[in-house]
Amino acid sequence: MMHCSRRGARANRSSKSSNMSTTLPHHTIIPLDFTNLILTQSNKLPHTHTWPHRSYDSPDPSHHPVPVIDLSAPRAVHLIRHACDKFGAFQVTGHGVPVQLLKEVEAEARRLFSLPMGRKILALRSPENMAGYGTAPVSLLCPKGLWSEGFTIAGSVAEHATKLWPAHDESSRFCSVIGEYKKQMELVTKKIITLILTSLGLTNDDVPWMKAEKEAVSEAAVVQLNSYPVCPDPAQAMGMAPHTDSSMVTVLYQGNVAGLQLQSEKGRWVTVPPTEGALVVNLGDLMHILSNGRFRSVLHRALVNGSEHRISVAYFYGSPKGVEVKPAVNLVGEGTSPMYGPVTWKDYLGLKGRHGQKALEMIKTSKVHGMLSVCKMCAMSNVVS
Ligand SMILES: C=C1C[C@]23C[C@@]1(O)CC[C@H]2[C@@]12CCC[C@@](C)(C(=O)O1)[C@H]2[C@@H]3C(=O)O
Ligand SMILES: O=C(O)CCC(=O)C(=O)O
Ligand SMILES: [Fe+2]
Repeated sequence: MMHCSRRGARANRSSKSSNMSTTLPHHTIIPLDFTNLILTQSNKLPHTHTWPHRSYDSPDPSHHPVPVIDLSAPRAVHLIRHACDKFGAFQVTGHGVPVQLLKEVEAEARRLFSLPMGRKILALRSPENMAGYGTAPVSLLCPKGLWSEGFTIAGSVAEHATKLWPAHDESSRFCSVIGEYKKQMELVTKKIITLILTSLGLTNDDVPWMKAEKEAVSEAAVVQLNSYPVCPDPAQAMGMAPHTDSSMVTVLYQGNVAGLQLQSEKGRWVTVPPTEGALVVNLGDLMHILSNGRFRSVLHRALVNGSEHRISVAYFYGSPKGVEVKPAVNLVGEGTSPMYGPVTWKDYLGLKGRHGQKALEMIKTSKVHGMLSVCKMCAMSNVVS
């Protein structure tokens, strides 16, 4: 597997807008300007975006496919427990989110990413704020650039939309589609978390913040639009670098273009095939913590292809503002201590942003004394506003 390591943040990777690097803070990450990309030699990616050839990690075709589970099936809890133990992921049908809405969100994402770079940059993510346009933050810890663009929606959708589309009719369409999507995803995500808790022998009473105030709950979620443009040399590009999500669960719509791969227990990549109307559920690091290490947060990545522009839409459900996630008391064996210390989503995101895949290890109770001073040093709360 390719491990991402810390590398200096690049101010600007855009081939068309080199003067921006002087006006933008050096740590701001701007994707390639894919709509205006001119490749110097035929099919050769810029060296900043050329990853080592992936011939050594071809997918494992013999691996069992990630299960597709009908949420309304009587055996759903049993099937979910098995999927969480084995894969840390599954696909769901019978989720109640209208397929038409999923298609509309995809169409809105395509409309957004096809805007000229000059417009998208107006909604650029700032270093103090996770929301807005840019390369996925995981890129900061990678040796090479990603073949993708992202838009993170946190807080007011209208604020983002009016930066992108000053004309009211153009921004209001985005607002109403994303607004409805957030409502639907909140419902389905809560249903999924409840089923996962049940599969662990827990109830919502074991996780009191599941019943938190409506406002606090909406702050617990972030929508991420991902765009993976057609790539002239897909074997040497990386759409989304290997990572685990920081969330409790992530619910992902991947349209009908393949690209998502999960890492199996044996360390082989397994493709999650697009399934009409299905949503992919990934367990994130907070669920691993809550389950006291029983359910793994799955390592995954996204590849790109040479013929189709892929869009995915991820709904990250973390935990409400100020809530500390910790191993459920009922899952900690008598006389033993919990595997992880309590952490808020905000602090965990900060830790993850700085230390990548080492973040989980850092909050292990066996490590926590040594790490406290490190956490203070890295002022971990300044990633999320
Ligand atoms: C809430 C968040 C989760 C996320 C970091 C972020 O602040 C906003 C974007 C999310 C995302 C999407 C792509 C993969 C990922 C690792 C990244 O770089 O940005 C996730 C982050 C995460 O789960 O930690
Ligand atoms: O595009 C995909 O399939 C994966 C996206 C992803 O992993 C993410 O947004 O966290
Ligand atoms: Fe992810």
